[in-house]
Amino acid sequence: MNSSTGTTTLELIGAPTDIGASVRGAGMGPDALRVAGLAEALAGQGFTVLDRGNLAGPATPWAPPANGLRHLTEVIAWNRSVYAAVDTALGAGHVPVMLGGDHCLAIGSISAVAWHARKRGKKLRVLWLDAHSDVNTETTSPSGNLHGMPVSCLLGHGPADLTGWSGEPAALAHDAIRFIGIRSVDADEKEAIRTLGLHVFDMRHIDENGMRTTMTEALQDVDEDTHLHVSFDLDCLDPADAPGVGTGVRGGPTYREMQLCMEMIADTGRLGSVDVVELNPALDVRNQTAEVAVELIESLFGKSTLVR
Ligand SMILES: NC(=[NH2+])NCCC[C@H](N)C(=O)O
Ligand SMILES: [Mn+2]
Ligand SMILES: [Mn+2]
Repeated sequence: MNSSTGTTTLELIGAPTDIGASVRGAGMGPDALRVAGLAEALAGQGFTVLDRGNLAGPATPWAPPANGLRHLTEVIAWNRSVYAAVDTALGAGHVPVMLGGDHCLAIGSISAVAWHARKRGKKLRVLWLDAHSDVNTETTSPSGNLHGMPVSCLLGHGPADLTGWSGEPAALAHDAIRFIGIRSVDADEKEAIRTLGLHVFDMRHIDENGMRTTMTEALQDVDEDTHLHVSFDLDCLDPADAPGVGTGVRGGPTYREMQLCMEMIADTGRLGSVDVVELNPALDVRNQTAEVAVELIESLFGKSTLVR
């Protein structure tokens, strides 16, 4: 909230890279979201929207993994830029909306968010909307792709160079994150989820309980002292609704279920920062996934169809 004007300022921060993936194309994500009208839609809801354009960073070399990690040096460089931009936005009292790019960029973004939340005495709650749990490490990852490891980095168990960026060994405590929509978990990730005690609302949970109950549970204890961060991997959605992603997995939440998820997050009034990642326009159908993303982000920021 800007105290001078009374309106909330959103900062769109483009991070055009597929550096943490092994499928090309996520680097075109920010511009596809712009073409789908993201800034205009949010401005139409009454927000002040600053589009900061795209960050610069190294090209993707498409090298094989070294010591279990693909493109580590470049992933560090991109995340440094993301950290700085998110830090600046939060320092100005704005709500950063990081437009990826692949999901490794959440390391920089959530590390900056964690630093600010701690400085302001807020408790941080992260909602990880994803088909995947992204809790691999360099020793467990089947691919070496860093977009499968951001949660480990944020929990303090990632590769040393990408861990501890928030000023504490771990940006997130194990009980500060809720996973929603999970349906693709590698064997060693299952073990990590169990030993770390992570709170996972997988597709079976959503099937059995519905999105309403799931979100009520995931948002429990979110109060006026909470900074809520949403890390939205577009492959959370069923690929029928969102085909434009590099690592799609059948059997995700429908468009309607995701709308309810977003609306219930908006209802808390505690949303403070967002990542929108893994959009791959090269695999999309007439920018459908970008348009779906824009509609869901509108709901995340409080657009409602209710007549009241
Ligand atoms: N952010 C994502 N789309 N992550 C996909 C990760 C896939 C797989 N678990 C891996 O580690 O390679
Ligand atoms: Mn994913
Ligand atoms: Mn992900």
